[in-house]
Amino acid sequence: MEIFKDFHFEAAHRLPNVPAGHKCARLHGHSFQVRICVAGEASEPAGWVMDFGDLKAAFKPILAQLDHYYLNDIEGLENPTSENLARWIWTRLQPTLPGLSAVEIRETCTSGCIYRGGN
Ligand SMILES: Nc1nc2c(c(=O)[nH]1)N=C([C@H](O)[C@H](O)COP(=O)(O)OP(=O)(O)OP(=O)(O)O)CN2
Ligand SMILES: [Zn+2]
Repeated sequence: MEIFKDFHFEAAHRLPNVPAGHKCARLHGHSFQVRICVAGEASEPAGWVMDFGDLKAAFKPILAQLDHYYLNDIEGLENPTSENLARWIWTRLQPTLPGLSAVEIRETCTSGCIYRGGN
């Protein structure tokens, strides 16, 4: 079974490696949506994979590094695409959340990324 919890944060970014004239080379901001998914058994007596509260607590310090920051200034996010952001979160969250199964990023209402580890 897989559970998830949704978060959001506000941040600014620009994409330094896009072709000349690309709109995303300009400084702009998003209300980023993040979904953290955890897979496991919903075993008794708890009847859950893990407490949503514990999932929230695990992600809280990582979220605090992103909210209301300029992402390009953060070490490892110099090129803050959705893909790189999802991988960055996974790398920092996985050690404290071993059942982590996916990190989903929505940069806009229509654009995003799902990372399940690996490539
Ligand atoms: N594969 C990726 N492509 C793009 C990324 C990205 O992170 N990964 N990022 C951007 C920009 O940051 C941009 O802010 C979001 O792009 P886009 O979906 O084109 O934004 P719009 O709101 O303008 O989309 P419309 O649906 O066309 O209105 C670009 N590409
Ligand atoms: Zn953007």
